[in-house]
Amino acid sequence: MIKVIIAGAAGRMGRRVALMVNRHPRLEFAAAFEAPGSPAIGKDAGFLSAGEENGVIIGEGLESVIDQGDVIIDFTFHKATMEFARLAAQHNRAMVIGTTGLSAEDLAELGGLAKNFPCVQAPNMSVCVNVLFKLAKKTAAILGDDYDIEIIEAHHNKKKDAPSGTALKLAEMAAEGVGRKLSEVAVCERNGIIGERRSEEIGIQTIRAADIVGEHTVYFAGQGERIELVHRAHSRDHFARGAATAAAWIVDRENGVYSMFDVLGLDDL
Ligand SMILES: NC(=O)C1=CN([C@@H]2O[C@H](COP(=O)(O)OP(=O)(O)OC[C@H]3O[C@@H](n4cnc5c(N)ncnc54)[C@H](OP(=O)(O)O)[C@@H]3O)[C@@H](O)[C@H]2O)C=CC1
Ligand SMILES: O=C(O)C1=N[C@H](C(=O)O)C[C@H](O)C1
Repeated sequence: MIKVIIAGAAGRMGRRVALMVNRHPRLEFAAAFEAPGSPAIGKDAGFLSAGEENGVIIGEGLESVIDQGDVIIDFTFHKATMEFARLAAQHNRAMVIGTTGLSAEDLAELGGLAKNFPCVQAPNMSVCVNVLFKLAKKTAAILGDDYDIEIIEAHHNKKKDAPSGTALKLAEMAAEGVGRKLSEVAVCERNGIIGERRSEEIGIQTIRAADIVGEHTVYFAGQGERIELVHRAHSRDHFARGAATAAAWIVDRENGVYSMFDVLGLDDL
């Protein structure tokens, strides 16, 4: 069995990941941890996630549990994720990184660290969203420059980063489809007398409200008609299931950073 360490085990995603790891035939939920000082430390992770104790007691920081597992599943916060990646590189542990909000510098550092450990990093672990990424690129490529591309994302009011990692990836895929560089055309805020929309812009708008799990819409708007590609998450379980699949997949890989396209075999589409 592959032994899994869950980072941020008391969080919204950490609790669902615990359930999906338990249901996976090749994975064993071996250890869990939260940040030093967290009130969750010392609690039973099984009780937190499913109301039933499983004997996995939440540890204080990754170093306290890193010897207990083969792969770390991380849905926490970008700064913490980078600390875990440095430790994973030192201890040669595999990682699955679902945390969003990683900067370009973080991703560059991760690329270097991953010479010493294998890692899946993806802003969205859902099968449907990964198919949507491909559809966004293909639709953009087919429709070309005459269609305005706009993305709207909606999430719960506890989310810390904006726009969502998924919205940014959708924008990147659409930009690739029409041969633009996202950093040159992304517009994440509009306010005031901003003038007419430049045709090459890719707009990304953010909604934060109550308990919305996650919704993404990509508009391709032409004169008199439009296509909308929409994904709505009904629960967090499909993200967590994807993370468990990625954990079972990554342990046998060469060192390096992989995506969910690699895990799901979507790379050639
Ligand atoms: N790739 C994907 O498919 C998905 C990605 N996400 C991303 O996952 C991340 C987490 O989301 P969510 O579960 O909603 O957030 P939560 O805040 O509910 O959970 C994060 C958990 O990590 C803990 N944490 C923070 N810092 C550390 C640390 N240094 N060491 C250990 N634990 C730490 C938090 O503790 P505390 O509360 O004390 O800070 C919290 O328990 C976000 O970046 C989100 O965008 C979410 C869903 C799907
Ligand atoms: O914070 C969340 O909840 C989610 N974050 C991810 C993102 O930023 O794209 C994925 C999902 O939409 C839920």
